Amino acid sequence: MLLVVAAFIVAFVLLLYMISPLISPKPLKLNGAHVVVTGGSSGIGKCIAIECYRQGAFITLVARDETKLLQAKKEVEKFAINDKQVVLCISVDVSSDYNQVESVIKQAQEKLGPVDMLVNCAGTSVSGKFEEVEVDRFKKLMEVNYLGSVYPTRAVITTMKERRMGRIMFVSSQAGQIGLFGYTAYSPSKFALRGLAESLQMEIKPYNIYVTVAYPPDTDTPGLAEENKTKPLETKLISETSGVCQPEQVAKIVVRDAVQGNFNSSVGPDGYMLSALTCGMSPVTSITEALQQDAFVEMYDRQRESVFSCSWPSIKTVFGLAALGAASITIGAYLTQK
Ligand SMILES: NC(=O)C1=CN([C@@H]2O[C@H](COP(=O)(O)OP(=O)(O)OC[C@H]3O[C@@H](n4cnc5c(N)ncnc54)[C@H](OP(=O)(O)O)[C@@H]3O)[C@@H](O)[C@H]2O)C=CC1
Ligand SMILES: CCCCCCCCCCCCCCCC(=O)[C@@H](N)CO
Repeated sequence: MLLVVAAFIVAFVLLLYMISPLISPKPLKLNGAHVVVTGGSSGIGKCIAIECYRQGAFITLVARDETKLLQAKKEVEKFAINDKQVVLCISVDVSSDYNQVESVIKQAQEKLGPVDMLVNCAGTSVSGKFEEVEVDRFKKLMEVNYLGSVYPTRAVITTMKERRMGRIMFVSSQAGQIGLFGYTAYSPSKFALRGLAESLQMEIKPYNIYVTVAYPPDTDTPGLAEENKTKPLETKLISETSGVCQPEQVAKIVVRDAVQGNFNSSVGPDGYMLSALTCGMSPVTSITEALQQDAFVEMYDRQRESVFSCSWPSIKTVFGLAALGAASITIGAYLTQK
């Protein structure tokens, strides 16, 4: 009897894996595609531009400082794979005036064709204890990190819908999945991106446009170096749990996820766990992801239930079994994805 049940479970899981490709979107071909990267002159954004360029894309770099833009353009151009590829630079503040953003995106589309992928990576951070952060920083961070992603997205969406294709990436942060000491101004601006992304994905999926939210951990960039100058010790210690990544590594992962149309893009094993724990009602874009989220939700619900109502022995058995199941499914899912 047990054997029959086990066989059924195995067959069911195999079936899920087999139909998995049928529910996934067709991967975007980066070769020849036009990719716009805001914040493309530094750090993670620059590495995302390079990652796309080395796969044959045409790139528009968007940022404010023209000198940094030109410097980044030269760096990106080293990775050309054919002599038709172009890197265009646009200097604009993505957070101040929508009409200005719309007009530069229009210029970019006239030169390099309709945008196939928009990467919203322009952003900045401020850390410090709630009462010590200058009050106007709260507004500034919402403007740059949130509105600075709304505006470029708004400027490309109509054409993407007409063409019935496209990818939009929002670069959030692990601090956009959980609130942390020292990030009372920064975290909310990154949480906001998820609300935007979930709502937008529901609207534009029928148009074959896929949204990706990236949640990187601390990443070794000029932005992080700047942030570290004034970061509270507590914030440093908490962030250290999930380590520091190289921007090239982050870029590789998030670009792959956007190309595949995955809604969630996490970096490293800690990032993977954090995404599972905070998956909420985000769209699920792969079967492995669904299975592994279920296991985690199960584990945590059991834990909560047992904390509130059960006696000690049942906590141990239920929680132990759920944890074991969750761990094995997670490890399996993680391995099959990498
Ligand atoms: N580094 C990290 O530890 C992590 C970073 N992130 C997020 O990743 C993104 C990139 O971070 P990182 O690479 O460290 O940052 P950097 O500071 O190294 O680069 C930021 C980029 O954004 C541009 N930018 C900033 N403000 C504006 C604006 N108002 N309009 C247009 N462009 C702007 C900058 O150019 P210019 O100043 O010339 O405009 C620059 O190109 C950010 O959104 C950040 O929150 C997420 C998790 C971890
Ligand atoms: C079971 C699950 C274990 C997971 C442990 C995770 C611990 C939380 C670490 C959060 C790190 C936040 C980094 C923010 C980076 C950032 O956005 C800024 N550096 C931007 O400049």
